[in-house]
Amino acid sequence: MSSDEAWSTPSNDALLLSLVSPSTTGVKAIGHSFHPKFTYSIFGDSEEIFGYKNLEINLQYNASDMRPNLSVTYSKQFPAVGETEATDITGILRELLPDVAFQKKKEFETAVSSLRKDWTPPGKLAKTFRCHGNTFEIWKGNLADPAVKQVVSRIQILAPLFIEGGTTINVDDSDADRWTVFLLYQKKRTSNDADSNPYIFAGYSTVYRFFHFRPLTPPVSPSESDVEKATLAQDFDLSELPCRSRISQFIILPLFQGKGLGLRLYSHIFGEYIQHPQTVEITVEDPNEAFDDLRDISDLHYLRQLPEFRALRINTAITIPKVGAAPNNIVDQAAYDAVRAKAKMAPRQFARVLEMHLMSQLPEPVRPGISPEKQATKATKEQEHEYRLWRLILKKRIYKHNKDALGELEIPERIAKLEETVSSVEFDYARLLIKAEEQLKNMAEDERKHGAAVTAADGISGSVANGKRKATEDEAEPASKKARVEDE
Ligand SMILES: CC(=O)SCCNC(=O)CCNC(=O)[C@H](O)C(C)(C)COP(=O)(O)OP(=O)(O)OC[C@H]1O[C@@H](n2cnc3c(N)ncnc32)[C@H](O)[C@@H]1OP(=O)(O)O
Repeated sequence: MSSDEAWSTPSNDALLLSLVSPSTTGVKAIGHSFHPKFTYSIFGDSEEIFGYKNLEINLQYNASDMRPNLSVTYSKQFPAVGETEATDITGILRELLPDVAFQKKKEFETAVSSLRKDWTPPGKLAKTFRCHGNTFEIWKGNLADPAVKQVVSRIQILAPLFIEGGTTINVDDSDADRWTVFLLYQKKRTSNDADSNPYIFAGYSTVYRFFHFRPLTPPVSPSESDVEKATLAQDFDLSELPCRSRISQFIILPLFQGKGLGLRLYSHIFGEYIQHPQTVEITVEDPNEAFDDLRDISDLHYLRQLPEFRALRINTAITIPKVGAAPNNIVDQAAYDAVRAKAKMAPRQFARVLEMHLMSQLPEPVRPGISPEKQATKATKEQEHEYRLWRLILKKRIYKHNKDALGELEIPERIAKLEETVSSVEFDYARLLIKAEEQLKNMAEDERKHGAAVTAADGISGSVANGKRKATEDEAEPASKKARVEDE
């Protein structure tokens, strides 16, 4: 072990987060504490902290108002030698935590125990639902609201700690009002613990409103930013302009993961923007694999509620030419565009979910699955034809998406690469379709065991009775993703 190593501690191990609530002796932990996934953006690429022995960095949060408290303990600190000195942990974390996090432990405990029992999260209650027998609430607010800003400045260190590439928002920006914040809380039954506040923070998401650029007629079109500047210079209420709403940060705390809460939060947010008249498109900023899955499944559940989506079919009357371009209109393009516009989905996301759905509708002998074994029943010619048409839709989109990269390959190599990618997307769809079914079963089981799944404050109901979620056409019950095969 080098002398540097003896003084180094992996920063992901050193940092420990926990939720606490008041107790007679100060504070007590709620559930288990948890380590961050990433600290490279805070402590450097090697995720090591130099200069301490037996280092512990405890970041405690009051579970309701998320007041943070940082404590750094160690048995020995490296004595500075020239420019080599122990990492300034507090100095580094001051960049990401509000001043209140650096108060003395006693002050923190006093503040936690004196928080009003009737304290409620900032913003407005948007939805109440039950999950695994517990009650959860989603609160919605705008970053321009000082109470929302306070919570965001306390919690947003979670973005770099749990999202790869996650960054914080400048809460003091002049465009703060473009951010909408969704806060997810578990609400305990107050009768069990009459002395403490019933809210326990479980996760959050931020959504940014972009001006929706509509290109002017060429050839004199100004740039997008010029159009935006010119538009905003006029006396408009920005919140009334058409926009793209982009989910930026999305986190469920480790204590609450794997219970379907991410799916429900995403689903609620999606439903809100489906009903938001100014939102033209709902997008997601750099989703990761886990979020991609959640989004794909959720979007699939949502779209399958729409009769016009279910009506989108493969036109099996189309013949496939031996040479030349693949046929257009394998799925009716006008109907396709209309459903996509209604669902406010970005083109690629909508295409993926439709492909997934159409794959699930293929006759069993030709329907791809996750097992490499051939189907027991031999496919008819018609069934083979339908499968080839489905594969063409997928192939065409993937080819278009990767035209430049594929264009660099020789033709036989290009064909092989395309086939390989299509097959791996098929596999991914089969995996997601199974997961989507499992999630419906989980939710139905939860509802059967614990009673009504959802009581909506916002009109988005979520009954999953009989394994099928009921939804009006304006409702959403979706799920999400990461780097996709065809994006390589
Ligand atoms: C835009 C962005 O911000 S991208 C970054 C996304 N955020 C992060 O990666 C931060 C860290 N991670 C997280 O916050 C969370 O893990 C998320 C947001 C990715 C997922 O949230 P969760 O609440 O855990 O999702 P959810 O519970 O709906 O699904 C997760 C798993 O639980 C399973 N599950 C869902 N409901 C149930 C249930 N009732 N019973 C049992 N299992 C369930 C799902 O099938 C899924 O399984 P998988 O792990 O095999 O994929």
